[in-house]
Amino acid sequence: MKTDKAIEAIGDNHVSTSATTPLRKDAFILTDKEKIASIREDIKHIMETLGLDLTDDSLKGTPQRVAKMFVNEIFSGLHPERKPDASTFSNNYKYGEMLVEKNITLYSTCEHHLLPIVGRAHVAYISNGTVVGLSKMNRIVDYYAKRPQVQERLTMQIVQDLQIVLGTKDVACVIDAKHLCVNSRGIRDIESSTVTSEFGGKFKENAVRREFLDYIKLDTTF
Ligand SMILES: Nc1nc2c(ncn2[C@@H]2O[C@H](COP(=O)(O)OP(=O)(O)OP(=O)(O)O)[C@@H](O)[C@H]2O)c(=O)[nH]1
Ligand SMILES: [Zn+2]
Repeated sequence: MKTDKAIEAIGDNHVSTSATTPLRKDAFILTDKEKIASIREDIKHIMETLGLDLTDDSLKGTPQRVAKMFVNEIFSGLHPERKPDASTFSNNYKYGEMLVEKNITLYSTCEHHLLPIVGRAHVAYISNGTVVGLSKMNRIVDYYAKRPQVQERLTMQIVQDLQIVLGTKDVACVIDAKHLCVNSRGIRDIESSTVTSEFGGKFKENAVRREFLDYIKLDTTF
């Protein structure tokens, strides 16, 4: 994929918006294999600087494991080729009410500390003729979550993507998540979680927004 095209695609909105993940111009020059090899050396350097003996049986595979995990798993959503194919259907059954996909499991990574964000996303839309497969909403959440993120941007990216897929502004997302950078270090507040929301189109109307929030009744037991 040509670099410019790929950078455009990573915003996944075909135009760059305030919610586009900031990427370097040369973000796609290296192959995944080359990225893994390079990150492996960086992790090795960090561990050795910390004083760890990488000849130890348990530690010696860690740089390669971490590098693979970064590229293929927790940051795999940085590559537009990994974007899920969101198959749509026409709304033949003329369902005209809100559809809510709630309690979508969310694992992401805080871009300030590279620590986990763990929580739930709730996504809703009102069809204007197009319907998306249910699992595709979970997949879109997962794709954008697999990047270094701030929760605000993640919430907006999910909504903006689904607005394009569905051809309507009437899309909303609420995320309730725990940031381990807040829970496990720093202020070490294990109880607090962060709620973000983005309401597009009809979801800006009080009654519609209320209906969505009533369906999801924020459950904070994660
Ligand atoms: N707005 C926003 N802030 C976040 C998110 N994830 C982490 N943060 C915050 O980013 C901030 C970074 O602040 P800094 O002062 O640079 O970092 P720090 O010294 O490690 O701060 P403490 O976490 O307070 O110890 C912290 O307040 C984090 O809680 C997020 O998704 N959205
Ligand atoms: Zn953080």
